[in-house]
Amino acid sequence: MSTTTVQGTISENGIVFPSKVMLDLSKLKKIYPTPKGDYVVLEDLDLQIMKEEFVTIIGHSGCGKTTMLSMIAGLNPISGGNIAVLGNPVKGPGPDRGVIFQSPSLMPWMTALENVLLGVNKVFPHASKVERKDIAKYYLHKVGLDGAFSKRALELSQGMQQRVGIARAFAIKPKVLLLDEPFGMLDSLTRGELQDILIEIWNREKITAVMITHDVDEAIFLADRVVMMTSGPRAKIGDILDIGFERPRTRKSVLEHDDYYTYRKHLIDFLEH
Ligand SMILES: Nc1ncnc2c1ncn2[C@@H]1O[C@H](COP(=O)(O)OP(=O)(O)OP(=O)(O)O)[C@@H](O)[C@H]1O
Repeated sequence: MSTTTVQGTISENGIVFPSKVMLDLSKLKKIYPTPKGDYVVLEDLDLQIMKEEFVTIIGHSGCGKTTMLSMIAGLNPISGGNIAVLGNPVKGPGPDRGVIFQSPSLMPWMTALENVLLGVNKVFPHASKVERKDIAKYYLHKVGLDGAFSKRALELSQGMQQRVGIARAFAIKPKVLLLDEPFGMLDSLTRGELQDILIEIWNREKITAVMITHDVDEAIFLADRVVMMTSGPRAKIGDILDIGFERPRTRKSVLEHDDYYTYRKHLIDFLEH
């Protein structure tokens, strides 16, 4: 017999095994005050996300996905319940959580390298200047921006800016990566390219990732589990689908897998009811 704690599992003989839970949302609640009275967006939302897990979140527009993600990021106060990273309650933003938004909001007059360095300098103040530059350059290389280190953000296309956004988030080496529809504004070709880049870096680093998407195929391709949120008000987790495809995966292997259309149908059925 064993009992579980937030930080770990205590076995019968008292040995504590490290918990596999990275992110723990319990009885989460969010109320927005409005001129017409309180609007309860989320209520009793429970979700545990494991270390090295990639979870995608889908749900109807306005159900509260961004609200949930922004609370995990510490950018939006919690009205009730708890959010913990490795057992530590979230009290505000922190370097343990990296965020990639739909629009990467870079400093337009700074170069790609300077934009990535902004975060790196903050998170690794004791590393040498050369080391910090190496980290920033490594991730810019990983997102395919070797030739654009010294290009100013305003000179970059939207897809290239989002590549910088991805490099910036990974470069601070967070424990959890939070992605809010990062490819929502991109054309489908660029979207596919960036999905491949994201998953390639993720395969190597296995940072726990939580990503909101409206795209069912993207949700399946990237995730270990797809979490479905009910429609608001008082949204919560409606259903969770385990994606059994082996990693690393290719788009082709996913599309050709017998289970692909079963997964797809499950998600579409949920969204249509
Ligand atoms: N600051 C705010 N004050 C009042 N209501 C808000 C506020 N922010 C969001 N809302 C409302 O809360 C609900 C959830 O918004 P949220 O952006 O979290 O949904 P979402 O699921 O991310 O939507 P989408 O898929 O369209 O991005 C919506 O009805 C929205 O209008």
